[in-house]
Amino acid sequence: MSDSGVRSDLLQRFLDAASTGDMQTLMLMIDQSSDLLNQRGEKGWSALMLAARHGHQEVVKALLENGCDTSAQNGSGQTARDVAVFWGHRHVASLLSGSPDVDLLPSGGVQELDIYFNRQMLDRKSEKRTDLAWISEKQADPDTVFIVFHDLCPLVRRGAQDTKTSVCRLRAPALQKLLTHTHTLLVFLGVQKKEVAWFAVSTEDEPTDLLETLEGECFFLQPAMPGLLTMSDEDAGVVAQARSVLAWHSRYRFCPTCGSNTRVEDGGYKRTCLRAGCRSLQGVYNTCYPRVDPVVIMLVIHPDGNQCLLGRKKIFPPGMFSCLAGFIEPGECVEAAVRREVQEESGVQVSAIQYVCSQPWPMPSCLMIGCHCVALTTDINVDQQELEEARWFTRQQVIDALLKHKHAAFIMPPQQAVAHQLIKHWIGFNANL
Ligand SMILES: NC(=O)C1=CN([C@@H]2O[C@H](COP(=O)(O)OP(=O)(O)OC[C@H]3O[C@@H](n4cnc5c(N)ncnc54)[C@H](OP(=O)(O)O)[C@@H]3O)[C@@H](O)[C@H]2O)C=CC1
Ligand SMILES: [Mg+2]
Ligand SMILES: [Mg+2]
Ligand SMILES: [Mg+2]
Ligand SMILES: [Zn+2]
Repeated sequence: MSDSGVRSDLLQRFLDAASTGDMQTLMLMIDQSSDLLNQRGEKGWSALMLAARHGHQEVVKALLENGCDTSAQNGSGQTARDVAVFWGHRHVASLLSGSPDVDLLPSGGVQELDIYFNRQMLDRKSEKRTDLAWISEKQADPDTVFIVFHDLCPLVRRGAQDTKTSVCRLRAPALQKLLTHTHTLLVFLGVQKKEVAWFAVSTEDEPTDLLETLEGECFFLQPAMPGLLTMSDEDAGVVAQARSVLAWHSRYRFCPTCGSNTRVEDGGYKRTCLRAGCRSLQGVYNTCYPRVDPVVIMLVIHPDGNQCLLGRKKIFPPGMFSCLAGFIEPGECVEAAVRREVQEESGVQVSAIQYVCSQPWPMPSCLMIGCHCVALTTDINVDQQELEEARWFTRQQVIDALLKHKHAAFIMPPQQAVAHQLIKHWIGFNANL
């Protein structure tokens, strides 16, 4: 064998010893040839990175004592510490950062626009909602876009790639009949570039005449789930807004305070009681406005930093597990709701809580407040009313599920759900990994 062949064979044995945690071989080899310490193998991985990958604390300690370089990066730009953090080897990560405590919670939030339903394509122009002249001018404007809902489901057509649907953008002439019908409800959604106004139109009866006049295959996206998860990101944002307001109208026809009739105002953003003297006409009265129900949704991280708690409701598709979630109750802050819901549903107690991201969830009108939190206790006691099962899953099991491996231990929630993003963010999934 040539000199270089012997050297690369030696290096491979050295790297293998670091991967498998074979201290004896490793120490012997360092004694004989200390220049092996910082040499790199395939994809730029050093012995220190490999030991960190597999969580061999003793090996990492020995390599550090012998002067291994902690700043070196592999082909994906990760240091040994990054590798240890990614694979959840907290004790190794502490050794490598020189500080005793490595935070179990990932830093930073999920990028806002990456989340389905979050994109704000329109400027809502809320100041124009009370300007009746402006609103009616826009309704008559031939450029104005109308999106039609029936039974809270948007009218869509199948997109170019058959998997996606796109919301039908209609103009006033096509909607003459619908717009003059007394049962039709209109909500001003906002304006797009160049001041093109958008309205949602809700019709109680299926508009068969209208459907016949439209080109292509147009249909109401029913049932809402999973239909509403098939739209483009831009359409999803507008539909989230429109559907939640329309759902409120469909549930709050009469004054919740006195039961009288109401009048729709503010471009569809307010219902005012018609009975003079009703309490709802005085002071701050939130029954007049569309409701938003805050829900906490959280990924609970095991105290060992390497597992997370997921649960399944009976209605989930087979094999799917997701984050625990629950409605915030009156007089409760986000943190208290996270602690209470996790305790109620799984019996696990939670300490540190960190906000990550939020998502409007228009079924019918939730605001999902996504958090990561760290468990104090690990015994699971499932509330059978709410969940069928709750389990700790290891980081490796979560990675297998994210990569949709055939033998993955569970199926991830769809990527349009904020639960998916919370799980993915914990893993620190990026293009380099
Ligand atoms: N985007 C995402 O990733 C996810 C979204 N979600 C959404 O989060 C929402 C809440 O999660 P869920 O686990 O069901 O909540 P909870 O754990 O709080 O339990 C739901 C129960 O609370 C009751 N409830 C209904 N509405 C309210 C309310 N406004 N305030 C208080 N309690 C209420 C209901 O009881 P009853 O019906 O018996 O009266 C319901 O069965 C769901 O609507 C779901 O669609 C959930 C998980 C993932
Ligand atoms: Mg609950
Ligand atoms: Mg719940
Ligand atoms: Mg609850
Ligand atoms: Zn009233």
